[in-house]
Amino acid sequence: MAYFLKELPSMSTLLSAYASISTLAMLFRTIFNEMIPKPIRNFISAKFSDIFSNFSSDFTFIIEDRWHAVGNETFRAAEVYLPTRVGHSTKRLLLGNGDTNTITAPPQPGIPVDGKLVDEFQGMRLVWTLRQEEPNKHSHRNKRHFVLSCKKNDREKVMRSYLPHVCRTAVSILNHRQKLNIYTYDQEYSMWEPTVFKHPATFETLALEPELKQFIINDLDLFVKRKEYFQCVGRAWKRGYLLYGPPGTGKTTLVAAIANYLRFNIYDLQLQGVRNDADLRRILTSTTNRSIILIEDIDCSTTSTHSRPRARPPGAKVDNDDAKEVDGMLDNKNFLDPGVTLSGLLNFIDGLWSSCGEERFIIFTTNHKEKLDPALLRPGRMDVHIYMGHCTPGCFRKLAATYLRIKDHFLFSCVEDLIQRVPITPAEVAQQLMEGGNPQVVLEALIEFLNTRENEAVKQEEVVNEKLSSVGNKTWRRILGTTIRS
Ligand SMILES: Nc1ncnc2c1ncn2[C@@H]1O[C@H](COP(=O)(O)OP(=O)(O)OP(=O)(O)O)[C@@H](O)[C@H]1O
Repeated sequence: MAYFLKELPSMSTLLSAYASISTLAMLFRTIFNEMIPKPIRNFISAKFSDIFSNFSSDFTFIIEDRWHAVGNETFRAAEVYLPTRVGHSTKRLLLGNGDTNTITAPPQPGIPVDGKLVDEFQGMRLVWTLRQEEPNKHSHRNKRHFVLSCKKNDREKVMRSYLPHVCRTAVSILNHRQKLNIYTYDQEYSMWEPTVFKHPATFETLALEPELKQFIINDLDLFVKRKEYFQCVGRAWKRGYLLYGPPGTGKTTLVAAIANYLRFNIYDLQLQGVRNDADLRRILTSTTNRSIILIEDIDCSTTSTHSRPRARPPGAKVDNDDAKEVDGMLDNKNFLDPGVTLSGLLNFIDGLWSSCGEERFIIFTTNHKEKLDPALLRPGRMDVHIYMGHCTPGCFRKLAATYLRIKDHFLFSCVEDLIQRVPITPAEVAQQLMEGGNPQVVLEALIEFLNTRENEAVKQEEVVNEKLSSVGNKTWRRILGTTIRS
């Protein structure tokens, strides 16, 4: 024993050996990181991990957030499914509440970047980790992927049973989701930003002619049931609505009612901010299924979409200010982002790109249908055109039932009489009814409002007629009449 102890190196020898090995390791790491180019470093690391993985009994799946230029539905399913599998082994969790209306609501769990979550399924142990790559010069967005590890022997079972189970569960969660989201596109980070959508509008509160309301509800019901039908007839499972009519007639409210009815998220797209068609394609293909893509005020957006400036032959005469402006834009070398073209948009509605994604609604709203490009109105482009008009007696009764909680009143006939003569929007009627108080007082105020508007219209007509009578010539009278009235 004494001999053995004598043969052992002293403590100081051990320490100095350890220091030398550490220094060597640090030197080697510095040389490896600083002197060897990154591609070679990656190659060596990959080779090493290949060698070690041969000894490992694990198998790894990588599930990226994009798949063949569109959003990866398996990634999305995992995002929805995994927060429901948080267990004792979960060490870190993302928590948040995006509902600004209910800040006291319990926060919802999410999977943090680099967070690990263990799931069990039919005797298998599945380890999930969420990874994120920093943006680089090739991509401005934060690419994310899930790493899913299992035993090598379970690989087939994971593909055949586990991942379909993840997708099925996610679909069922999404179908019964309490909260809806409304997304806006963040150009800077090239991604859709969600916000909790809590619009109270429903078909119950919407003031529409009963036949029109029933037609829309039937159309929505039919659409969601007809997956096989769309497949049989060789069409993408999509539906396009064009809502048109004056401001304040409930177009946006109808979109909210549709989203609440179908439990679909809304993607609110501002076309003016989209740089070009390629950008539009990327934005639209990164929306998810079972959603509504909403483009409001399409008449304002299409100005930049189809009137793209064209090059004029050299020497051609420039004879108005608009043309000069266009030439200026063409001369400007920085004019690289000409905006979205109408054909780019139509390509997504019924062109080749329309088959990307399914169970989607595309809804356009406009105050001026007559300003839209005929290409957009051609039969088959937007499946349903819905006119949202001024308030009718039926709409008024619905609004009175919602805002005043009354089904009938002796003043109703007077209001209905006026409403048929004086154009007034449901928004204006709703504003009047919201004043609150005794229904009779509110209705009397509404009648006064309508009377005032009618008197103003009569006065305006008189002014027009007076101006016209002061002009002798018949043709001039007609021209002036149109201008003054409009
Ligand atoms: N048909 C309707 N039924 C119930 N409420 C309505 C209706 N139309 C308008 N309103 C009320 O008026 C407000 C404005 O309506 P909304 O924004 O939907 O009109 P819009 O047609 O989309 O207007 P714009 O063309 O200016 O966007 C809503 O908050 C809603 O309360």
